[in-house]
Amino acid sequence: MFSKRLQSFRHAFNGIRSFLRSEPNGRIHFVATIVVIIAGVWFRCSITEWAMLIIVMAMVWLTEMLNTSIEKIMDHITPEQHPGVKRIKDIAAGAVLIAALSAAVVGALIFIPRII
Ligand SMILES: Nc1ncnc2c1ncn2[C@@H]1O[C@H](COP(=O)(O)OP(=O)(O)OP(=O)(O)O)[C@@H](O)[C@H]1O
Repeated sequence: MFSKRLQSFRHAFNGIRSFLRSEPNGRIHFVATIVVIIAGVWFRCSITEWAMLIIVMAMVWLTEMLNTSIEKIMDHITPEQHPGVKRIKDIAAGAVLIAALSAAVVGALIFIPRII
């Protein structure tokens, strides 16, 4: 039972490692996350601000990883061009955009007043 759980964690960590290694967006998110953490420490963000930053950063990671999974599924089952595939991929990309815009707004609300 416990070794089965451990195995599931191993699969999940392998998934994160694979995302970071093979997806350019993964590396961009990694660098952006490090920059936000440094800025948060530098500007002494409050607990509430940290909570908001963590939530929006997690939203970006989650949507990007799920978007990548959806792209891989679609490429696997339908390698040729198809309007249905276009719609599915565009909707998944839209989810990433919503998360990224939310993160940009929260980051601006927290950091811009401190910078100016
Ligand atoms: N099989 C397909 N049929 C029709 N349109 C497609 C197909 N594959 C991709 N597209 C179109 O190209 C866009 C980009 O898809 P692609 O799979 O290349 O993602 P990507 O460029 O790797 O995106 P990301 O930057 O999010 O990783 C899709 O949003 C869709 O509009």
